[in-house]
Amino acid sequence: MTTGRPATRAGHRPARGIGQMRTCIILNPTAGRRRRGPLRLFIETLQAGGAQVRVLVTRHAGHGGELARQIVREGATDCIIAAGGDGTIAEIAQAVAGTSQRMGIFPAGSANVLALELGIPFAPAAAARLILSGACATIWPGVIESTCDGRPTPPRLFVQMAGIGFDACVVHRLPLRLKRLIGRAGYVLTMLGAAMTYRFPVIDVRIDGTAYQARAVVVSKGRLYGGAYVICPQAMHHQAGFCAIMQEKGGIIPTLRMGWALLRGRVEQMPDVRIVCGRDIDIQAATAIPVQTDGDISGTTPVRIRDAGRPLRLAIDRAARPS
Ligand SMILES: Nc1ncnc2c1ncn2[C@@H]1O[C@H](COP(=O)(O)OP(=O)(O)OP(=O)(O)O)[C@@H](O)[C@H]1O
Repeated sequence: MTTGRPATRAGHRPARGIGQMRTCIILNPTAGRRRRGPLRLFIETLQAGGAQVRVLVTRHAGHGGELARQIVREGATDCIIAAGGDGTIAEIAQAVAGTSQRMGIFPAGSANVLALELGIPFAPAAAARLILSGACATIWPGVIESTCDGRPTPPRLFVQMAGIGFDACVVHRLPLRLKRLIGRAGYVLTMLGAAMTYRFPVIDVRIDGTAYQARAVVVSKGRLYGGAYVICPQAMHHQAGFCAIMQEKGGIIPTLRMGWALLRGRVEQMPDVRIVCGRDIDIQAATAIPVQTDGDISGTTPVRIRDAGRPLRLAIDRAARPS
């Protein structure tokens, strides 16, 4: 494996057979449970299928995007594969969306919601075979502009969802070490702590010109949230637009009720939840409310969410059944 530079282990590109698929894996070594066995099997299956495989390992947050930009510029790779979770996928997608570059996913994060949503196999050999098959479909990511220390942040692409309010507060407070140590249980522990102090301020939401108020908002491209849990009835990956899931009551009890409904796939039936689909979403509040996108810290309100206008060519089988 190499870190950083787009080169092979020997520092130069191997000879390429006629028709050989050139793949480049960008690996986030900190994602998920960091098991290397599945990745090895994934690589071996790609190679057995005749693909050339380069592996680049990220060194810091944001590095995946830098590497992907460099590979796209070189134009010598048929498929850039994100090996990590939704955060890594979003970083790489930011560099790849709007180009003709095909992108693949090797689900290696903690939650892997996008992979669950799009029916991307978790079994390494099956994930490799999907990439080898040449399958490709277009998805339409969203873009968010938020605020950091009172200043607007650069537009950031997201592939699955943006959370504004309590869930983002948990993401902001979750110590990275705890997440790496105990995975999803880290979210639960941090959530219990945050529930004691978070005040659930009123959030003003404007969707395609219509105003709403909520105490927590998830702006979603997909049906799933946090794993294989259904948060809204409609997925919008293959078209522009989003569903905004607005929790209208704040406090610990309504939030626990929401969590319970999520576990049972009943969010849509909650009396204090409103789901509205739209394309242009603006969110603000009297105080700066935390924001997360695809499970990573993403500044605070005010935020502006739009279609990125840059489609992403992803190695997915549209006939595959999502979870
Ligand atoms: N080498 C690195 N060191 C530290 N952070 C990194 C490194 N490479 C990538 N990152 C950051 O780690 C963040 C989290 O990674 P990612 O989302 O892929 O994994 P995860 O959180 O385990 O999975 P999921 O989002 O599916 O729960 C990414 O947004 C990325 O910015």
